[in-house]
Amino acid sequence: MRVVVKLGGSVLQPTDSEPAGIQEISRFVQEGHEVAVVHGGGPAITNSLTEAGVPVTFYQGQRVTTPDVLRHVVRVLRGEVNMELVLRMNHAGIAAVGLSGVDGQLFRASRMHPPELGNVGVIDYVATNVVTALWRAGFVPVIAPLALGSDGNEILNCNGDGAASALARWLKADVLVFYTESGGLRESPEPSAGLVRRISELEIGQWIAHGRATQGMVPKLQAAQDALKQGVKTVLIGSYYDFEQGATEVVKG
Ligand SMILES: Nc1ncnc2c1ncn2[C@@H]1O[C@H](COP(=O)(O)OP(=O)(O)O)[C@@H](O)[C@H]1O
Ligand SMILES: CC(=O)N[C@@H](CCC(=O)OP(=O)(O)O)C(=O)O
Repeated sequence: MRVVVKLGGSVLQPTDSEPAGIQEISRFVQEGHEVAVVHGGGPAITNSLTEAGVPVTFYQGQRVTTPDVLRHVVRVLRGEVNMELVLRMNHAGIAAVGLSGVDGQLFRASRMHPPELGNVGVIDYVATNVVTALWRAGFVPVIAPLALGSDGNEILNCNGDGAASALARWLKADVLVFYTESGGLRESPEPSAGLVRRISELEIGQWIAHGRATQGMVPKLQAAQDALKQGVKTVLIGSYYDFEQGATEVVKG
């Protein structure tokens, strides 16, 4: 089975025990599945920008990425989050290799609209041979969501959920799992709202329009919808810390 895992932005928070997300990746690998990981890092990027006094702006869940912001994004995602995650995964016995979508030209992207978003990419090509070569050599790729722009000479910042979805689609993955701090889709953005066990991809537009899913949940649901539309069979949104509590399954039709 081919499994693409997205690890949410809170992956670097210190925990007493191995987070459920890492344990699940270990289990997938031990069971002989082909596993690729895409990570986020939004909160760490925001901290870095705030410390430097650079304004933080989002538009529909996407970070407005000026050249100044991009420098922080690249350093934090590739140099800090990716490195730390690879360290943790190797410590947990997973043969993880870190890269970004720029390495081997894994992700090719065009600039997302509107132009005010700056260096934000929407992935339109995935060089799957980069991932399959690592799989053949026994490694688990751990990928920072940066892409090469269509002119081949600029780096674009991509939302991690969208990058995981593009990877799953191009790899024809069987399963796409988003592990997130929010623990899944809740009935409303309120932290106390109950977990939704199942949502149809056809309901997603209405959920977003009615404000039942906001902020980072918007690109996540859109990424889930795109994956289902393009052949990924199973899409789950679960808790990075506690998988026992159950997950949200996003289903077709
Ligand atoms: N209906 C909802 N259910 C769960 N989370 C929601 C919902 N609507 C908005 N959110 C927000 O979405 C965020 C999760 O998305 P995101 O920040 O991208 O997570 P991650 O980085 O863990 O992938 C949470 O911070 C939560 O406040
Ligand atoms: C364009 C865009 O918004 N890129 C994201 C990339 C990181 C990410 O997606 O992190 P999470 O998974 O933690 O949200 C950002 O700059 O925050």
